Amino acid sequence: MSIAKVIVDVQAKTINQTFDYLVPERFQDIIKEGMRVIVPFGPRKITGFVVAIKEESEFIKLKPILDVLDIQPVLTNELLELGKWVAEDTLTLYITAYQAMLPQVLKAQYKKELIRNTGERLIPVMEDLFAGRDVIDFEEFEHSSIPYSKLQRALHDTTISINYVVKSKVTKKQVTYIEPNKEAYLLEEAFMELSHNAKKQKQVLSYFIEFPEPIEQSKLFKLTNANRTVIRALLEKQLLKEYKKEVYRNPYEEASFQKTYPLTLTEQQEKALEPIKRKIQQKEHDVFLVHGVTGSGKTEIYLQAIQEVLEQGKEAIVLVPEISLTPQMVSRFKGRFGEKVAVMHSALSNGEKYDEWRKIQSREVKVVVGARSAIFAPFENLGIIIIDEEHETTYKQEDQPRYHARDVAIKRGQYHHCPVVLGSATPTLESYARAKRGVYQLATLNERTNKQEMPDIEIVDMREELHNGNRSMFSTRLKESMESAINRGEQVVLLLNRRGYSTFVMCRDCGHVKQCPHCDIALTYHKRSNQLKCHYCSYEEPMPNQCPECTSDAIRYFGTGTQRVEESLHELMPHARVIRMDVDTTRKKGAHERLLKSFANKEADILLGTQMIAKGLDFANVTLVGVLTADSMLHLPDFRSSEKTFQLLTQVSGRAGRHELPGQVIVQSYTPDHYSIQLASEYDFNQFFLREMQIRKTFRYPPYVYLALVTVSHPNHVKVVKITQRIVQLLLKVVNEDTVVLGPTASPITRIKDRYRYQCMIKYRNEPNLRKYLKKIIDQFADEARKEDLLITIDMQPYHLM
Ligand SMILES: Nc1ncnc2c1ncn2[C@@H]1O[C@H](COP(=O)(O)OP(=O)(O)OP(=O)(O)O)[C@@H](O)[C@H]1O
Ligand SMILES: [Zn+2]
Ligand SMILES: [Zn+2]
Repeated sequence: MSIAKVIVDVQAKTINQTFDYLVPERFQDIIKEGMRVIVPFGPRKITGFVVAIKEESEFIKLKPILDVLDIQPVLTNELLELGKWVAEDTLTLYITAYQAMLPQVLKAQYKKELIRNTGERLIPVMEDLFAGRDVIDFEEFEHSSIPYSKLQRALHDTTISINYVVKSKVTKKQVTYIEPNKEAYLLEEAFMELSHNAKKQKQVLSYFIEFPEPIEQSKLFKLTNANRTVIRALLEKQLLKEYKKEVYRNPYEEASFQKTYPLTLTEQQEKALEPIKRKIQQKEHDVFLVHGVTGSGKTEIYLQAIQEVLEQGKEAIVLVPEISLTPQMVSRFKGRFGEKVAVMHSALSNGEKYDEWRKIQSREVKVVVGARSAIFAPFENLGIIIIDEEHETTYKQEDQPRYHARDVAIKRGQYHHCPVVLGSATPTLESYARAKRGVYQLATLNERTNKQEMPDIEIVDMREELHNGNRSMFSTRLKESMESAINRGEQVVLLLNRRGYSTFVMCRDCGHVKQCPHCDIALTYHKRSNQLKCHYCSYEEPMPNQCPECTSDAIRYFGTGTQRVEESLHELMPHARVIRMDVDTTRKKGAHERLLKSFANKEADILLGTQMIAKGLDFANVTLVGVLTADSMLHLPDFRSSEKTFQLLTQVSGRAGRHELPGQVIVQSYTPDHYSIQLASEYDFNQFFLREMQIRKTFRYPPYVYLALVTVSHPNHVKVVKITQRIVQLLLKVVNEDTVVLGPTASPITRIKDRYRYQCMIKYRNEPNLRKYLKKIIDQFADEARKEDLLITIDMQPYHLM
C-alpha cells in the first residue's frame, strides 16, 4: 500500500503541513508527485497537491484519496521544492505558493452549500432563507443580512451543515469533426434511398462522397447549408461519425510575424554577450547585469543568447513588465523564434493562458515571454532566464505570496546551472550595488546601436511659466516645439505622469477635499459618469454641486487626467491629431495594439498617455518627447520616489530619436532643481547612483539594510495601535542590537474599507532568525486573528509602503 503526502487547500496557518493519505488500488499506478488530488478533510472534500509518495506512514487509520485531477503532474519536482522555498521565504502557506505557480483555471473552485439536517423548525431567519428547500447555495446566505453568529450557532447545534462541492474549471477547447462512417459506394446507396424531402441530408452525403476526409463541423455547415439536426440524423443512421479534437486557442493567430535574423553585433553588444554565452556552454550559473542606455540593443543580446540556448536543446524564460508586453515586444521574439514562443500576459483570457501554459508543459514551445508569473513556467531544462527592465516594481507580487521574480529567477538559475540576465537602462540601486561589488557580472553599453547621440533633455520651470501668466498645462517651449515637429511631419510622444496624482475634488473657497467615508483617501473624479469613486473600496457618489462644508458652489476637480490634457490639446492645437492611451482607452481586448498601429501608420501626430507609453516603444518618426509633470511622484511617502522619477524620465526620453532623425525631450517641472530631474536630464546614472546611495546610507534604507514591513489592520483604532505596539515590543526583545524596529506608525493610508492600519518597520543587516521570530508572532496572534477579524500581513523587502 502506498501513502501520499498531500498539501491541502485550507487557508489556515495551523494547517500549513503535509497530511498522509492512502493511495487506493485504482490510483496506484497513476499517482505521481506534483499531481492534484481530491481528499477528504474533516467533513469536506478538498483539493491538494501530492508532494511525496511513501511506502508507510507513522499514522494508522488513514483516509483514502478520493480522486486524481491530473493525468500528468502539474508541478515538477523542481517546482515543488521551489514553492516550498517561496512559501518559507515570504512567510506564506505552501498551498498559496503552489497555487501562484499555476494558471488560474487549474485552481479548482469550490461551491459551498448549506444543508438542512432537521425536519424541526429552524430559527425564523433561517427558515426564511431555506424557504422550503433542503439545500441552498452558500452565496444565498452571503447575500442575506443574516449575521454570521446565527449561522455559527446553527452549525454548532448541527441543524445545518456546510458541504463543499469541488468543481474543476479546466476548459480545454474542443472542436467537433465529422467524417464518413462508410465507404463511398455505401454512401451513394444511402443517398438514393433518402426521400426527396431530405434535401440537406443529401447535400451532406454528396459532399462526403466527393471529399471523404474529416472536416470541422462548423466548416461543413458553411459548405453545405446543413445544421446540427441534419448531422444528427446522419449520425443516427451511422452514415457519418463524429469525434472531438482538442485545439489551442491562439491569441496571436491573426498576427503574422516577419521573420528576423541575427544582426551583426556592435562591439559593446559582443562584449556583453560573450561571457553570457560562455556560461551557457559551460552550464554554470551566474547573474549578469546588462546596464545599457535606451536603444543600445539589449534586446538583440537577449535574442542571440536565447539562440545559443536553443542550439543546446534547452529552454528560455524572458520576463518583461506587464505594461511593456506590447505587440512590438512580442513580435521581436516571435519574429526570431516563431512557433517556439509562448506568450503569457494578463490580457489573455484564462483559457488562452491555460493553453500557453500547456504548450510549455508539453515542450511544444521552448521560449516563454511573459510577465511576472511566467517565472514559474514548468520547463525542466532551462538554459537562461532573462529579466528585462529589471528595475520595474511589478516584478514584486503585492499579495501573497509576496515574492520577487528576481529572487525566484536566481533560485531557478542555481538549480538549472544556467545564467540569469538582468537588463535595464536604469538598474535598481540594489542590483547595481551588487554588480559593483562583483556579486553580479556587469556589462555596460553606453552607446546607441545607431551611434546617435542621446536626445537633448531640456527642463522647463513651470513656476516661471505661471509667473509669466501662462496658466495652461503646456509651457510655451513645449507648445512651440510640438508645433514645429508636427509641421516637419514628425511625431510627438506626450507623457502624463499620473502615479500619485489623480483628479480629486476640492472647494476653492474653504479648501475642503472630498474623502471616501471608509478609507483615508481622496475620492477620484470620473468625468464620464460624473461620479466620485474610491480606488480602494469602490465607494461611489455623485459629484456634488455645492461644498458640503461651506455650501459654496466653487467646488471643482483638480489634478490632470489624460482626458483633460486631450481637451486642452485640442483647444491649443486644433489641427493636431491625438491618440490617447490610458486605462480607459485600452480596456478592450486588442485596443492597445490598434492604437499603437495607428500611431505607427502616422494616423496621428501626438501619442498622449500615462506610464504605459514610457517603455519599449520604438517609432522611427518620433522626434519629440514631452513630459507634462515630472515631479508628481517625488512627494509620495516612499523612499524610492527619487529613483522612480529618475527611471521614468530616462525611459521616456529613450523614445525619441531612436533611428535617423535626432530627438529632443522637454520636461516640465515645478521642482526643476531636484537632483533626480537634473541628473536624468544629463543621463548621469553614475552620479545619481552615488548621490542616492549616500541618502540611503544616511537614512538607513535599502540597499544598505533589508526591510520587513508588518501591517496590522482592524476596525477598532485603539486595538490596532495596541497590537502593533505589542508586536514592536516582542520584536525588540529578540532582534540584534543594530536592528531597528520602528513603530507603531500609522500607515500612509491609515484607513481602508473601514479598517485602521498601523505598521511596524524592521530595518536589519544581519538577522538570520527574523523569519522565525515573525512566524512566531503570527502564530501567537492566530487565535485573535480568527476570532476578532484581526489581520496581520508581513512583507519581506516591501516595495509598496502604503
Ligand atoms: N547590432 C545591431 N546592428 C544594427 N541595429 C541594431 C543592432 N542591435 C540592435 N539594433 C537595433 O537598434 C534598435 C534598438 O535596439 P533595442 O530595442 O534592442 O535596444 P534596447 O537597449 O532594448 O532599448 P530599450 O531599452 O529602449 O528598449 C532596434 O531597432 C534594433 O533593431
Ligand atoms: Zn467649501
Ligand atoms: Zn474607500
